[in-house]
Amino acid sequence: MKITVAGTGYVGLVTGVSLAEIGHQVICFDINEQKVKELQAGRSPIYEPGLEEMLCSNMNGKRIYFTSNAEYAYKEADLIIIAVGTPENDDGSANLSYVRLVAEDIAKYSRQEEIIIVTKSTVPVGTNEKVKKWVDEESSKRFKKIHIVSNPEFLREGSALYDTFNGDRIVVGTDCKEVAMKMDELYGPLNIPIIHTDIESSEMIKYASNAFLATKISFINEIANICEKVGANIDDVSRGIGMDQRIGPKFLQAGVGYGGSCFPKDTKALVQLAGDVHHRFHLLEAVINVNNNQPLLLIQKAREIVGTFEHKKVAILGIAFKPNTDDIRESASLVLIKELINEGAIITVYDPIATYLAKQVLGENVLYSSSIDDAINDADITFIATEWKQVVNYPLNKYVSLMKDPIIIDGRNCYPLASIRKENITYVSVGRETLYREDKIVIK
Ligand SMILES: NC(=O)C1=CN([C@@H]2O[C@H](COP(=O)(O)OP(=O)(O)OC[C@H]3O[C@@H](n4cnc5c(N)ncnc54)[C@H](O)[C@@H]3O)[C@@H](O)[C@H]2O)C=CC1
Ligand SMILES: O=C(O)[C@H]1O[C@H](OP(=O)(O)OP(=O)(O)OC[C@H]2O[C@@H](n3ccc(=O)[nH]c3=O)[C@H](O)[C@@H]2O)[C@H](O)[C@@H](O)[C@@H]1O
Repeated sequence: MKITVAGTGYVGLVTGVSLAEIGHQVICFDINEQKVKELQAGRSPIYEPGLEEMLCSNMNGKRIYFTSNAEYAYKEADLIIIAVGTPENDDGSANLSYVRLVAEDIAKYSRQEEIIIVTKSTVPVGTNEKVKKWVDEESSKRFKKIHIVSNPEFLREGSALYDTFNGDRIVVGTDCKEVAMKMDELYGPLNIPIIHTDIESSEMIKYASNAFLATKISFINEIANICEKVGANIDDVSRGIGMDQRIGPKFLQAGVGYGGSCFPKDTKALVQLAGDVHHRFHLLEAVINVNNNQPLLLIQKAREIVGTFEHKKVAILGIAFKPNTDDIRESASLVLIKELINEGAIITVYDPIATYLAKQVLGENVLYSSSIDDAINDADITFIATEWKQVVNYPLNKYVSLMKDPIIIDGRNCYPLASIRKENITYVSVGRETLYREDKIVIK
């Protein structure tokens, strides 16, 4: 099988490299020439543990090639995997313009009579049929057969390779038995259960999965918000409910809210998709609202302690939307920073790997620091937005010795309350008791 992957973002690159790793011959195509040049030189444009090593070993084994030449990419491909971005439109719906461009390129450059087009990008129900129509129309109905397959991706950033080789399931939605068998062949060496569905159900599985996970997070955040008011501890509550196997322990970590390139956009796209068929998705709307409000609640709690942020020195630990990635898209940290800047704070940010991307977004509105020591030095308040191991393992007594006033607003519950109690720190977290310094000094 001659395989071409369109798009070398997270999903395209990890898909291409993993297919090469299990023995397939893969061409990866991207319209971004700079990215392709980096990849041709064996450098991964995304930070993902183990990816660059696997990339290089498969390049050396000549199982994977990178190109920005569409004709070369599509001319002889039997199976084309679409892995381009589907960002959100202003109204929250999914923008399919990149997917459409791939369809146009396939129509223009493929010399095959029969092709299989597999969509890995997260797309609304009905998109695969649209792709088929676009290719058919743009090629003046030249193909004898255009097969379409919905094959959503479930990898997480930061553990994308692990997830690809250890996934819970692979979802394949197609209306053709032979094509389903070809997909089984494609993924067989991964030894992961494959579930076959119709195309629409497969498309829906992706949105429903992300919406359910986002719901779990907003649910536990709401429980945490109530815990604070009734004197319960969210760590114990999460553990207690997570031990029920019907609920499960994962995605019950309360905090500053979910971010990233997918949950925010996919929840909005599903609300929009439901609206298109005249169904108001009240539950998911509430999930989104709770998430939008979560960083603001932290700011409010900090405001109650410091009075005003005007001219206060604020350290922000973590910009990435979660640890082990340099992705800052829709990060809760950016929401905190924007709000604090509006309120006149002087901000210094620290992130072990995302600083270079943060500079592109935040420019000179904040100061940058390459160590936690520097970031919190002489600060009035520290906000923790990402639970990097550097932050989790940071000695608490350093906040006391370095900060002007040791006030920590921890949006990720990094430290056990018992450890904080041993230090003279004012500590606000999510869903847990607020601890005050012995002298209870409140800066006004
Ligand atoms: N990032 C993630 O963790 C996951 C993403 N997804 C979904 O997968 C899709 C891709 O996501 P990412 O990889 O994060 O996107 P990305 O935005 O990081 O990368 C997309 C790539 O596609 C390229 N591209 C755009 N138009 C193209 C075209 N016509 N032909 C070839 N290349 C083109 C861009 O230059 C870019 O390199 C999205 O629909 C996303 O929702 C699904 C699961 C996980
Ligand atoms: O469609 C996608 O792009 C992907 O979206 C998520 O993956 P990802 O965005 O990489 O990251 P997650 O680990 O799911 O975390 C998302 C956000 O939720 C937050 N989160 C997660 C878990 C939790 O208990 N609490 C919590 O606040 C994280 O801090 C992060 O901001 C899904 O987990 C993947 O299965 C999916 O493929």
